[in-house]
Amino acid sequence: MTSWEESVVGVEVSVKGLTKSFGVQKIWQDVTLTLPQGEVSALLGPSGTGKSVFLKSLIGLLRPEEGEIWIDGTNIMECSSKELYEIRKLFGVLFQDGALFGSMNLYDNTAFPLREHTKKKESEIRSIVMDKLELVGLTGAEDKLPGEISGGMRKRAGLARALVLDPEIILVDEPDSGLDPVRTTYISQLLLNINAQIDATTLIVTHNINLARTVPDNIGMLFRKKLVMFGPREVLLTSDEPAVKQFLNGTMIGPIGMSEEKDESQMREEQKLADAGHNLGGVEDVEGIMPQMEPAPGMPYRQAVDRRRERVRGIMHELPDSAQQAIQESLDEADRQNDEHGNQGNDGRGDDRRYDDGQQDGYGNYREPAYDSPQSGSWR
Ligand SMILES: Nc1ncnc2c1ncn2[C@@H]1O[C@H](COP(=O)(O)OP(=O)(O)OP(=O)(O)O)[C@@H](O)[C@H]1O
Repeated sequence: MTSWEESVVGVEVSVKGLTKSFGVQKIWQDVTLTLPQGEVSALLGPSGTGKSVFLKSLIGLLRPEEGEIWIDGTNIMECSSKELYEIRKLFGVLFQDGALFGSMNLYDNTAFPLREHTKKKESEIRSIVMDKLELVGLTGAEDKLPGEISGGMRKRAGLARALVLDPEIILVDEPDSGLDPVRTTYISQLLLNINAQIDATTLIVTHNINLARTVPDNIGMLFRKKLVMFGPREVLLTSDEPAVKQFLNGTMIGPIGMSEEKDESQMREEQKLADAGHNLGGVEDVEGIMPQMEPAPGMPYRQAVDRRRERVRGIMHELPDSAQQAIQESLDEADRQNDEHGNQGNDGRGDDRRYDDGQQDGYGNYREPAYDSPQSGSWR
């Protein structure tokens, strides 16, 4: 049985009025958002705005002082430690550096949660571990120690380990940190492949603009201790909010400064410089919406796409005009494609949909050629 045949749709995560401080330092306040079931969401924000703190709060590693975090019918802000322990089993978490044990090889690192949390026999553990290592393109690298492999491989090993307990919620902290742009695109592709295969609710924390523009179904942004917005990707990508526009274009013009925010006089000075033709960096011309990446050829159809389409139709009227227009265009395009394929829209085609072509292995995973070691996995 392949991994996607075992999948169940991930649970919704609903956060209400969440506020977190460390001593007198307020990190963010009154954060309210819902991660829709099985969809991929991204949380953006300048450095230090508390994105990692938010992730850690969702799994109960940090405790906000106010608010609610509802997961599978339990408010983890109020539950017992036994309930929290059970809820945590729903999560697969990829920390920035993979958080691998340095003295264990990749096989034992990946097997660790199974040995710790289940009573599975070694033969069953072996089958799961090899399946997940294959999924992330690390077949052949099982005996390597974390110190012997690249940062990209460590991330993928961390991802394999995050998947062994069949999580319903996947949290990923800066999957792009330390990776070059090409490897970042590969890991983006991998995250969407995994979403297509196991349909888990996914939250990616990142400040990578390309990833944010092309991967998630929904995007939010933290700035000035608040959640500036959270919603379908079209809302943020068409937003006129100065901090959002500045962030997406990576320019120095705007309210985000070196240490998070600027005052009015500094902004006026910089605008004068820009008006005088001084290059303040960034890629100002990037506007609007790039197409979303799709799972690689051979992957199952991403069920989240249909669910999201229906959900977004229902909330269209609440969204800004520019977002409505962008969503309408993507809905029209989806309808057109469905017509072309025999009117097979949201009609429960189920898992038999596959993207065609591409080189596939036995699991339907798209494989890149290996560059260094023929047995060290497909890419790093
Ligand atoms: N355990 C802690 N105790 C005290 N302060 C903390 C703790 N964890 C984080 N902080 C502070 O919270 C703030 C937000 O940190 P966080 O790492 O969440 O930011 P971030 O948005 O993820 O940044 P980056 O994008 O640079 O990783 C920082 O000022 C940090 O120093």
